[in-house]
Order: sequence, then C-alpha cells, then structure tokens
Amino acid sequence: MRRGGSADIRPAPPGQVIGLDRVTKVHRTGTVAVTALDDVSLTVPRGTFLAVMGPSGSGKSTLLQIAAGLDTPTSGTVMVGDTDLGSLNEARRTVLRRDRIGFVFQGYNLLPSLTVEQNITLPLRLAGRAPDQEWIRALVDRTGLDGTLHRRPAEMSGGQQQRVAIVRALAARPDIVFADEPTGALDVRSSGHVLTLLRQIVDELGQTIVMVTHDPAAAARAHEALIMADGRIVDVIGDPTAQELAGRLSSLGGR
Ligand SMILES: Nc1ncnc2c1ncn2[C@@H]1O[C@H](COP(=O)(O)OP(=O)(O)OP(=O)(O)O)[C@@H](O)[C@H]1O
Repeated sequence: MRRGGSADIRPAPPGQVIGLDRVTKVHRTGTVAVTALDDVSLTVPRGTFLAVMGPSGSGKSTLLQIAAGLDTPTSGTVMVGDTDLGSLNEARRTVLRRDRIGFVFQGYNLLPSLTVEQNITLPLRLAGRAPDQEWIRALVDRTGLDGTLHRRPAEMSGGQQQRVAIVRALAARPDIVFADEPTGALDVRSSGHVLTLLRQIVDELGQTIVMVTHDPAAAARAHEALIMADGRIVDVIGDPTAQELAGRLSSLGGR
C-alpha cells in the first residue's frame, strides 16, 4: 500500500481501490466510549465484489462510513486509490466522494418529484459535469430501465427503483460503489435481480462493490465475504455459499 502525504486527489491506481491500515474508531457519547472498529486493516482490489457481514453492532456500518470518507477514524490510515483521506479537509473529501465513490442505500434515496432520468443525472449536474450519455445509455439498457426514463419513482416497483439508484451510483464512473443493505427492502425475486445486476457490474464492467448485508443469500453472490465481530474482521470467505455464511454467523451468535 502506498501512502500519500499530499492533499491532492489522485486517480486510483490499477490495483487497490480502498486500503485501510490499522483503523480504529471509538464513538464517544458523554462518558461512554464504544470501540466500533478495532485495529482493522483491509485492501479492496479493483474489480471485486466484497460483502461485509456480522452480527448487529459488529462495526459493518462504521467500516463502510469510514472507507467511504463519510466518517473519520480515531486512528489509522484510509486510502482511496493513492489518496490518503486523512490528508484531505472536509471540502476535499466531499469532492472525492462525489467524483470517485457511488452509494446505494436500502431506501433507494430517489427524489420523488424528479423523473428517473433526472434522478440518474442529478449528482453529475450538481457537480457541474455533463453526463456521459453513451455510458448512461449502456447502463440503462443493461439494467432494463429503458422505457422508464420519464417515469417518477412512485410509479415504479422497489426493484426498479433500486436499479435506478444503481445506475445513479455508476453514472459518474466511480472507482467504487458502497451498497448498504441494497436488497433489505426487496422481495426475494427483486433481490435476486438486483444482486445479479451488481455481480454483472463487477464481472462485466470491472467495477468494484462493497456491500453490507445481513442476508447470507445476498452475500453469497459476492466474490468474497468479510465477517466482522466486535469491531474486527474475524474471517474472510472466498466464493461463499449462503449455507456456510449462515453457519459462520450463527456461530457468532447473531445474524
Ligand atoms: N454515532 C455513534 N455513536 C455512538 N456509538 C455508535 C455510533 N455509531 C455506532 N456506534 C456503536 O458502534 C458499534 C458498531 O456499530 P455499527 O453501526 O457500525 O454496527 P453494525 O454492524 O453496522 O450494526 P447493525 O447491523 O445493527 O447495523 C455499536 O456498538 C454501535 O452501538
């Protein structure tokens, strides 16, 4: 892992997209201190689909927030490509998130008054960038959203709305997409479609996705699953099956 002391936001090198080195996060509320991440080191190579699992309170969301530059560690280093997030002020971190990181949430987070097309291109327009129409057209076709571009989110199913959110997350060609329980609000069938899509985005478009999920069946669609417990990574399972993940989680006493 290379470490940059410069405040420049540099492009991600071909190999590693995210690197955490000995990251600890202590949340303090009054006199109470909770160690949400305890000396975690992690490298996410480009072109991987990584699932993060673990019992409730094990630190999954904190890991995602810190790796995405939405929160800062108490100690340790977080690299996005060659950029050390610790070298950036809040304004520069915001720019890096906007330009280099995509987000997909359980609740889709679409703006109800905008059409699908406007939702997809809004972040780019807010950033003053012209959407790459060819890229967006390819994403829309791949996600089966052609024909829906002029609809409003309320006129679409949950699975369709999540696909819109995925296209929006990819519109700026980010280095990495963080997905927080992307199938948490979907039925089994729609979840399957969304997970197939996420896997295709990685395998066929070379994107990189880190997905936090409680669902072993969802995590089994990833290349690798990290298992967290008490703020630490306690296991890394390659080509996981839902059964082995469920077994590993139940051995930790959570889901
Ligand atoms: N802002 C905060 N202030 C205080 N404590 C926090 C804060 N955020 C998280 N924590 C604590 O840090 C620990 C890890 O929380 P985190 O949300 O990362 O876990 P998680 O694995 O994502 O849990 P869940 O599966 O329930 O979402 C928990 O003990 C939690 O209560």
